[in-house]
Amino acid sequence: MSSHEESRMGLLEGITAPGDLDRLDDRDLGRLAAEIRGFLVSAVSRSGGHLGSNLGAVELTIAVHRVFRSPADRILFDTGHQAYVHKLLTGRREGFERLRTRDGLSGYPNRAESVHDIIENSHASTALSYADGFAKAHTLRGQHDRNVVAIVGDGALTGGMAWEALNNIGAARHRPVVIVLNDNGRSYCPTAGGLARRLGELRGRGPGEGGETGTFFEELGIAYLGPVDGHDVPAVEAALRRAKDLRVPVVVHCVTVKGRGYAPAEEDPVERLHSPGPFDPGTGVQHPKPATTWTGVFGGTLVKLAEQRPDIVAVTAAMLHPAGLGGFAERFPDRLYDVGIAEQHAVTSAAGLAYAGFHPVVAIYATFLNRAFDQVLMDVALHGLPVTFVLDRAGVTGDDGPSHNGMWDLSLLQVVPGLRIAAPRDGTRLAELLDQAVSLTGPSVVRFPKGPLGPDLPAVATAGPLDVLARAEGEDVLLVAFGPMTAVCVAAARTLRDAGIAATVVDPRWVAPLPEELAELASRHRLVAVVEDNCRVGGAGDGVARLLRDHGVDLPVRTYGIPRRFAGHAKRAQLLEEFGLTGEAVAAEVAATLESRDRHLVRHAEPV
Ligand SMILES: Cc1ncc(C[n+]2csc(CCOP(=O)(O)OP(=O)(O)O)c2C)c(N)n1
Ligand SMILES: CC(=O)[C@@H](O)[C@H](O)COP(=O)(O)O
Ligand SMILES: [Mg+2]
Repeated sequence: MSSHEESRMGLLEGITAPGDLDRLDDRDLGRLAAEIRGFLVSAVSRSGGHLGSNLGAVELTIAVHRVFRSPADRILFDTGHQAYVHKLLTGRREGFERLRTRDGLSGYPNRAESVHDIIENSHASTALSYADGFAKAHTLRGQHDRNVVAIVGDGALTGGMAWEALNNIGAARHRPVVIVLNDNGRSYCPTAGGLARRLGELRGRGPGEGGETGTFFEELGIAYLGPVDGHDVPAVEAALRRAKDLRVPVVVHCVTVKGRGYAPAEEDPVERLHSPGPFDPGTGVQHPKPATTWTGVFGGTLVKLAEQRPDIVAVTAAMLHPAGLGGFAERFPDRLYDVGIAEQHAVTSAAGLAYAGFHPVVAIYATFLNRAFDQVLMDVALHGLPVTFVLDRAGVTGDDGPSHNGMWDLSLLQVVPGLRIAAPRDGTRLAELLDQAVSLTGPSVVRFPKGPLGPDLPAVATAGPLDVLARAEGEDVLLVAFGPMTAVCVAAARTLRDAGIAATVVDPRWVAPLPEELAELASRHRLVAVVEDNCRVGGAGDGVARLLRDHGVDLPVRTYGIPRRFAGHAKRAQLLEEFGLTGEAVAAEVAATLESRDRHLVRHAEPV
């Protein structure tokens, strides 16, 4: 294709593989970067997604793909939320029509999409460890012509795992790894801590002044190049070529601007449009968000509790606003700790605070607590410390794909001795259970899902500590509902009643310990069906089955929950439907189970 033809159709349309970048000159590269920005703003305005981070990574991604030869050279994106430009340069432009939709383009690197995508877990701070492993493998195999390139943000660099990797990478000068540090000074908010301060000082130096001057990278045995203007493709390219030629572990420090080139992102004082929902591309104004969210009720309640309780402090791992702590930070700035992307440290630091007489509330996405399981077990629970973990995004999240569903916490946490776990069904219960959790003298969890809150679901009766949400004449099935699945159970009970099946719906509020009264209530039914938004394996359903066994209640227990597999990205409602977590699907399953049980019993009753 001639360059004239390209200019008419746009340069981006002519890029179907990284090799297509080779024929572009410096002026073309500037134009290409501008086209990419326009494309990203338009695509993300329709679907929502990670905007600010990608706008900041345009030039450095182009430069990486011009200097290195993917996929023989391994290009690894830490976290992966900033890989949209990489997707565009590796032939996936058309996929952006269906970004983050079911069967459409994933919002992260995805091996099923492209040979250029290597790692895809989207939990931060892992790329340097992968890079270390790839470098070791290349060395063992004598593949000295292959390069390993890890692109890591200044936020991801605050994770402990990144430093464990640097410690290893720096110790082996004969194993080259190119670390592209994409330093925009921010995670969501400005990146927290001494590392961020030190990077800020390095940023302040003139280009190239960093080398041979004893940066902390060099002290670990890793060469340092920079700082480089991360929006100047030729400058980044030159630094990368130098890094490649050094054949040692090296950091290329690229200074970038989150949201670069799109005023509403650059000027967003809160998060530089890190991950907006759909928005007006002209103004950057997001389409109205739901008035009341689970996160919002948590944040508002915590502020009220903290007004009465000076011992309450809050901890976030680099997710102040998304975890609902913005109001707390404004009201009690001295009682709020942003520890960086450091969930393990967040938990044990909270343990220290609790030991010293405070009641920390660690607000964290359910999926990210997975990392800190040992810290919850040993550092908090073994010491019996009063720390409350507030797990937002528990259950099905959807758009962010398999790594973001909060589907493991109940399976992991039910084994922790002394840990009490609450699953509120609505806003009123969230406020009540949070209040109870922060009043406990031992560790606790309050978990709730992503998104808008439905209307409150008042109990029609109580059975001791149990809330009964629906009761019918006769007692065929007990539907045990946890958290947001209560609304599903109430709908299922209605459908069952229309089919002549009597269903009781009960919300135990606490997943652990389960109120013992549940065993007695269950014993008056023919079937127990547990509905939860956790993995079916080891989740609340297994807890209920254990309770009944321990109380000698011999009843069939069915669990409806998230299957044990990595489900693709889709809307939350689509996934709930796929998993059978709707009123209709639960009712159909329960009716079928009762029917097959009745048939089975009749067969056994027939004379042989
Ligand atoms: C273990 C873990 N904790 C939290 C997050 C949520 N998270 C996603 S991106 C991000 C900020 C990343 O900052 P940085 O690496 O500097 O990238 P930037 O968006 O600034 O380019 C955070 C906290 C995550 N993905 N993984
Ligand atoms: C990359 C990452 O982990 C976060 O940015 C995440 O995508 C945010 O999810 P929410 O949009 O649910 O806050
Ligand atoms: Mg950053």
